[in-house]
Amino acid sequence: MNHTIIMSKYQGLGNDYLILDPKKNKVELQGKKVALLCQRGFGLGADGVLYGPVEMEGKLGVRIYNADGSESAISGNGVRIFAKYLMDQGYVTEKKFDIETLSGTIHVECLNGRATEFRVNMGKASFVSREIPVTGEMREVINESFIFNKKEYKATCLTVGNPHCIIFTDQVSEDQVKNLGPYVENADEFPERMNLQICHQIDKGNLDIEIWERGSGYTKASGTGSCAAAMAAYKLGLVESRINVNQPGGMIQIDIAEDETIYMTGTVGYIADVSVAESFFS
Ligand SMILES: NC(CCC[C@H](N)C(=O)O)C(=O)O
Repeated sequence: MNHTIIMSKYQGLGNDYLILDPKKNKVELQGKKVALLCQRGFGLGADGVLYGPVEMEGKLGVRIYNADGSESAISGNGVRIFAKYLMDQGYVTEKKFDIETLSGTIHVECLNGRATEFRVNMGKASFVSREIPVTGEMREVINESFIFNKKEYKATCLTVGNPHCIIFTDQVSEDQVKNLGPYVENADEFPERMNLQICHQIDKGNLDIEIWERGSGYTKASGTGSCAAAMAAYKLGLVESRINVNQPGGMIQIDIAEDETIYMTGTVGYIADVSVAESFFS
């Protein structure tokens, strides 16, 4: 008999994830299968896969995969999406709850009755080279010169649980980030590869970004990318503590507390449940 696997598809401002729930499906997930599932021609098509709920530290956790099958410790849109999934499926009934990730415990709060808007405590950023990681002597990587594809850029690098490189420019475009992204992602200075945001400061409370994700390429939105761009701009004195981060899929609001804890607020949406042939996983 041909069994089917049910996966759910959700999006955070057009950054789309498939969810595979091991409590409902008896399949193991491996990187190669993730890459196939995420392919838009031969698979279902997505920017990544969320595998959960899984037990982590005795609590509800999620494992986060990029479209190429590599694993990321955290995803901002992924966490909001997974929070909605947990509520939609009745795994949690409270408005405030925690999700375990490889980057630690994430506190989320649902802001509305339809479970489409969440505020998430994303913790603190670090600009320290060894923590990001960026090669070379130990330092904070702020407004530093890098050569990408034979051209010099001033970049600020930081980790918000995953690594980000922020380049400020006069304007941002899809073409620009698509051309530069692969060079930054795979630069020798970044031993764990890199997410790239090119960023334009509009004023003290607004940024425009375009995103190239490590392991997934061009995406319409990024939660951690929004946190990283806002935090880099804050560190450089370009913005105040509430920042609207505008991106092709919409806007994510970032609030930076006095102790520099980052709060991300944004929407998510359910797209569909999809039935996938079990043979796809064999
Ligand atoms: N979509 C993301 C980030 C996903 C992980 C990233 N590609 C990485 O490998 O670090 C988000 O919304 O934060």
